[in-house]
Amino acid sequence: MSELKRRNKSKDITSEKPANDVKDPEKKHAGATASSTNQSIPLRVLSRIVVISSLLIVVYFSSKDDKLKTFAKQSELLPGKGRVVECSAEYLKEIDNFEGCYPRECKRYISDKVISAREADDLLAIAKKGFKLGGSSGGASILDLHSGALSKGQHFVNIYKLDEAKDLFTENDFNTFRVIKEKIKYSVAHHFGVDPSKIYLTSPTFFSEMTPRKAVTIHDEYWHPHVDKETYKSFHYTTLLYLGDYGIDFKGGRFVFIDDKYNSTVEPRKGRVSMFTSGSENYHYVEKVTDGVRYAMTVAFSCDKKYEINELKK
Ligand SMILES: O=C(O)CCC(=O)C(=O)O
Ligand SMILES: [Fe+2]
Repeated sequence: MSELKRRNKSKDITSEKPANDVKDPEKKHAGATASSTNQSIPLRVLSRIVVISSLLIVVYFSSKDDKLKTFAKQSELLPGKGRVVECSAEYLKEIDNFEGCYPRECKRYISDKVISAREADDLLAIAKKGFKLGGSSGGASILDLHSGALSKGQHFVNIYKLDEAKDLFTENDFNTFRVIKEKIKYSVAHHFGVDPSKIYLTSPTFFSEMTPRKAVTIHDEYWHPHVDKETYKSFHYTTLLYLGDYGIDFKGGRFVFIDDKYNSTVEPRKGRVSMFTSGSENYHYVEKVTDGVRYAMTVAFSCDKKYEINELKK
C-alpha cells in the first residue's frame, strides 16, 4: 500500500507541476494554465479514490482476520473452557427420544485435565504401531481399533487380518484405550449433565494421522466443513483427543468451529480433549496440515444403544 501511496503522490506532483512551473512566460498563455489546472483536479480526486480504496481493502482484510478467534491456544494449560451454543432444532428433536441423554445445554468444551500427556503418549505409541502397517497414499490415514479399518494406499485393510499384526496389540494396549475412553465418557456425562450409563461408545472411533501430502482420494480430504451428526449418523457427542502439539509437531491443522459472527480455533495440544454436541450447532473443519504430522483420536458417543460398539478385548 505504501508503494501505491508513493506512486499516487508522485502522480500528484507531476500533475501540478505545469501549473506552478512558470519559468518560460512565453509558453504561459492563460488558456494553457487553465487547462493544466483543470487536469490536476480529476487527477487529485482520482489519487484520493485510489488511496481510500486501498485503505478499505486493508480494513476489509484485517476485519476478516478478526473473524477468526483463538478459543484454545496450544501454549495454555486449560483446566476447562466452554462455550454454550444454541442446540439445533433437529438435534434436540432426535435426542428427545432418548431418556437421560438430553444435554443440559449444547456446547463445546475443552479440557487439558481429563487425559495426561503421558496417557496421550501411550495412545500415540499404539496408534503409530498400527499406522506402520498401513498409511494412505494421500494426506490422511485412519486406524479404527474396533473394526480394524486401516488406511492403506488408496483403500482400507483390516489390520486384524494382516499376518504382521497378529501380536501387534497387547492386552495392555487395549486396557490403555479402555481407561482413556472411560475417562472421556465420564467427562462428557459430567459436562453435559447426562447419565453416563445412557451414552454409548459408537462407531467410528478412530485414530487419525494427517500430513501435508496431497489428497489422492476423497478420504484424504479432512478439511471440508461438516456437521458430525450428518457425517456419522450415530454420533450425539463427539470428542477429540489430541496426541500432538500444534506449532511443535506440525503446522496448520487447527480445528475450527464455524459460527455466524466469527470462527473459533482450537489449537491441538497433547492430551487436550475437545467435546461437543454433534449437531449443526457445532459446524466445523480442520485446517490443512502444512508441515509435520498431526495425530488425534476421535471418540464418539451415541444416545441410541443400538449403535453401541463392544469393548476392545484381546
Ligand atoms: O481431528 C480433528 O480435530 C477433527 C476431526 C473431525 O472433524 C472428525 O473426525 O469428524
Ligand atoms: Fe468432525
